[in-house]
Amino acid sequence: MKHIVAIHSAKGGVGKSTITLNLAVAAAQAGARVGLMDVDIYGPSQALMAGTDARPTYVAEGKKQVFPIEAHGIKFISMGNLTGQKVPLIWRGAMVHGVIHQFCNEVVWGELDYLFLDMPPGTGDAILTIGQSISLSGAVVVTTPQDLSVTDTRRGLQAFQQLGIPVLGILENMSYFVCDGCDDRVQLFGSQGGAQLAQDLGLPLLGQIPVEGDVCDAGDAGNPLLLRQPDAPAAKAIRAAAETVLQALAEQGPIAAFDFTWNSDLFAARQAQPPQEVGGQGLPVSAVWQVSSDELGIKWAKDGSISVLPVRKLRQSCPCAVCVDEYTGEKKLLDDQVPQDISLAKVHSVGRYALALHFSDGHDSGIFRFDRLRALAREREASLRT
Ligand SMILES: Nc1ncnc2c1ncn2[C@@H]1O[C@H](COP(=O)(O)OP(=O)(O)OP(=O)(O)O)[C@@H](O)[C@H]1O
Repeated sequence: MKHIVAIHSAKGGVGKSTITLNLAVAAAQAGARVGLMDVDIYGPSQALMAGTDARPTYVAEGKKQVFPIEAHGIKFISMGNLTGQKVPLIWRGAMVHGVIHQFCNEVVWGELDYLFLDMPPGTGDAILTIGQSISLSGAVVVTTPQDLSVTDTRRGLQAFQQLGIPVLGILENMSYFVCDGCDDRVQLFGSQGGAQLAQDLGLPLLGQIPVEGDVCDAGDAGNPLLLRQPDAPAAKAIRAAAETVLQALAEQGPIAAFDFTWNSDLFAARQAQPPQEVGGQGLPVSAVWQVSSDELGIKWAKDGSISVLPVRKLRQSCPCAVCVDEYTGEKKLLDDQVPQDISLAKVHSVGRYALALHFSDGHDSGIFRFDRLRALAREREASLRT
């Protein structure tokens, strides 16, 4: 997959699913190979909006893998196609994690240029769960102009920033309604809230989508607006937003991905130099490797310097919500709780922004942003000097 883009809204009902589907259709119309993963498993609406209740078919009898459903030139998977659209779902965070894992690993997506994720609404958990499970190229954040939605959106944006996931821009939906008789713009849900937010945070405003009956009708008819009413003002605004998003992704280049399994055998000699480079594609590191049984090496792309980080120190510094209080920032994990002989099981990149470290004690929810790893390395170097 070249790019994975999360479409997120902090509040429910602001039009995130409608926008996700139509952005996906716009990308497919531009000739790209496109997938859509409906990870809004609390309220999966993509099956309904795409107008199909088809069930995914198994790759072969007895196999777990399934082919995604295909409609309107895109491949997609939604809980709506697995459980039926009318079944209400109450899932806990851990189950969300499991479903995401299955959607990623058991759906045979084939080669894709873009995978769009219809995210669950929310400001913290949803973003953390997905940001930690999937290598995102970036996020498109949908809001209405309403103050309430904008306030929540700010909190959601902070979560993206914390994880280091680039925000590609803000898309303001339901911005205004054009009066049939007089052509006046009526601002039904507040005025310019998304535009102001984009300006305050220095983010691109990807568009302002009007409220139109056609948008609603297309969703209910199971036929995306961009195909059903391509000349509707809302369709034109979404298409323009899609062009900006695809352009930003093209400038970024494809997601850089690497992983390796930790070798649990004791090393005869430390690997002070990286065995191979992983760099390029905008990654801030040019190599990440196992230095010894309990040390991780990182070579920084910018200056070629090398940092060696003890695995125990990394485990003690895990920034995940289990180890650090999300709200106060206070450390919940005590240093002494980390076993002396802790090592790693697996290391993999997350987008261009972080490493996911799977520790030998089974803890795997820590996403270590590269800037945080660099800060940890500097702290350690300073402490070794004194
Ligand atoms: N610009 C618009 N004009 C008119 N109706 C719209 C517009 N955008 C979305 N809608 C309608 O608003 C409703 C909610 O949209 P949608 O399901 O896309 O929102 P959502 O943010 O994904 O919601 P949820 O949080 O429930 O998943 C749908 O009926 C949709 O057709």
